[in-house]
Amino acid sequence: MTSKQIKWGIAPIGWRNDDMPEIGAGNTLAHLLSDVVVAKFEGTEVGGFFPEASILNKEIELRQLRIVGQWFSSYLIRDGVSATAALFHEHCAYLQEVNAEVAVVSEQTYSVQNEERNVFALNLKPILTDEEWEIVCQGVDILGGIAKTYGLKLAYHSHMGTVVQTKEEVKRLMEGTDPNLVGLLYDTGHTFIADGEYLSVLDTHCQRINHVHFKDVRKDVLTTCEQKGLTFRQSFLRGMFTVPGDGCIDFEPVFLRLVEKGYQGWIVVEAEQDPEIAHPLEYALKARQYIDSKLLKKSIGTVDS
Ligand SMILES: O=C1C[C@@H](O)[C@H](O)[C@@H](O)C1=O
Ligand SMILES: [Co+2]
Repeated sequence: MTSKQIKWGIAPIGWRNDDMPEIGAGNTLAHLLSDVVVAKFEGTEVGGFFPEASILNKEIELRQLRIVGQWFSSYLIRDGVSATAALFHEHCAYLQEVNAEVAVVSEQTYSVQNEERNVFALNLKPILTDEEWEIVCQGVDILGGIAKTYGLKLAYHSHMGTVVQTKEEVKRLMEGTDPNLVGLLYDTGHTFIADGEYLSVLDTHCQRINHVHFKDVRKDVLTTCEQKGLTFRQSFLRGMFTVPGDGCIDFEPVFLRLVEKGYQGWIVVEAEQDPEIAHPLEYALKARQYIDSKLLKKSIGTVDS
């Protein structure tokens, strides 16, 4: 058992947010990447504001960083498999050029993630029919096959406000897809908010987890957002999410389980907050401090043997 197979990254979402490009718009690529270095992370994911591959490669090589992967919104139900696959080829070609490892996929048909809708009401969340489940599972398998041809692994991201959100929906997607083509992106924040079952989801699907997002949740803010029936955007702007160690999720058992199960890959800190309120570098350093003192230090001797 060792934690040495794990690489640590931090996502641009604390600096600039693709769901709300207007916030943090003044934060440049150079600023973000240099902050990533200062906070001693090894890599980052691609944000919507990132430049063409040759320019990005120059910037990351100068700082000896790695590009981990990038989010892809699939619309398999709305647009069909062929149209989605064509866009996904372009997505993967870019990721291959920047030497990334992971293509993150999330089905966004019917998603209320970016809409003016209560994201917490389970009775209002989008639900797929049996026929639609077939389309999504088969489509994600096809995308997984495409990712493979570019040397990438596909990691499916369950997400609040989407058709794959709850523990049961994650299970159905995992059971309906090919383990050789499709893995699970385990995002602690989304898994916690979906139904609190973040440890059982980890235990059930540990063999399928091929990418991890460490996102913490401020319980008091979450409770207010739930009570007020806020949208996803309103909730993260209020500070529902934060970096690991700053909220209510217990990352020690999460990390220990990942190491014990032999997880190899990236853990990316991903905390969307308003950068005007939560200084991105300050929070990146906070995350680093927590990882070093609570996760890595404690795991030495327990798992690194
Ligand atoms: O991985 C993610 C990417 C974002 O675009 C998304 O909204 C966020 O919540 C997330 O977990
Ligand atoms: Co995530």
